[in-house]
Amino acid sequence: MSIVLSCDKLNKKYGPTYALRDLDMQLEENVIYGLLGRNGAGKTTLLNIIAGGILANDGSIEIRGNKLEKGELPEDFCFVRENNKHFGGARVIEALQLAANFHPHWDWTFAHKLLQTFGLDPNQKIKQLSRGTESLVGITIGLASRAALTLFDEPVHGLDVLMREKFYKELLEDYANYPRTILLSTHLIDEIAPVAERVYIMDQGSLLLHDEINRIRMAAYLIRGNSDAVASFTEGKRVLHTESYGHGKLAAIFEMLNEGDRQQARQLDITIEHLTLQKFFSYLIEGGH
Ligand SMILES: Nc1ncnc2c1ncn2[C@@H]1O[C@H](COP(=O)(O)OP(=O)(O)OP(=O)(O)O)[C@@H](O)[C@H]1O
Repeated sequence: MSIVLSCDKLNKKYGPTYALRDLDMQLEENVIYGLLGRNGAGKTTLLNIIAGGILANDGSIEIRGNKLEKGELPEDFCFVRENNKHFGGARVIEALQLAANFHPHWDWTFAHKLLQTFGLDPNQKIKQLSRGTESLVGITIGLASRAALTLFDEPVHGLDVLMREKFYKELLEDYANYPRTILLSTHLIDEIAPVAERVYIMDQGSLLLHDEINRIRMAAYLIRGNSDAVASFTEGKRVLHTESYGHGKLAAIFEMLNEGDRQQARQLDITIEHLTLQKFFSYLIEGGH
């Protein structure tokens, strides 16, 4: 697998606050990634730095092994921002025409199909659109560009459930026919799970975890039992969270369990349940760095 984008030790400070701290990220060719983090985690800052909108204080970015110089934009790249204010007074169709000029793999047939699917009026002015409908313009551009590297910043922000589902469906169908590298930033891990293959989870500007969604599902557990038994079972394992109740204790762990572990759990009268991704995400972030 070849690496499309590589960020090495990116730092960005606003006054004394680090928006990004020694952040490393590598995106492989033809993979859909989720970039997860709470509000203020640094997701937009990271995407803006990759897109050349702001400069990092330190660190470097490589596109297919070539260092991205200051002010240089990655080739065959599309960045869908959180809002489309930069389109000023343009109509939907004008924004699409502008985008089509920049993207060598732009597909007008697909773009028109998306306008229909999302119920967008091509002649409407973008600044007159509701928050959600405005997001759909960005989504249409991001999908129809078919760029080799596409970054979506909070694409479903402001969208109702129906439109979110339509977006994910269009994305997956098109990706199946035209594989490319796509990164979606969000704080909704459960929602991104059916779409993304891998996730980067960040908090306070730093990376907490990078893993495959399926591996997280397989390794995120809630352990329940007698306090001593839970303490003995979790020894040497990655514990994200613990809670006591009466004589009992529960622990959220992130660990692949083997048959030996399950046998030990039976002997200690411990129950093991899978943790939801949202709970895993919360415990991981609460547990901090
Ligand atoms: N222009 C700026 N000036 C000062 N501080 C900023 C600026 N932009 C971002 N920050 C700070 O940097 C940190 C990261 O912000 P960023 O917008 O990148 O987070 P985010 O993960 O995208 O959040 P959200 O999910 O709320 O959009 C925050 O603490 C934010 O207050």
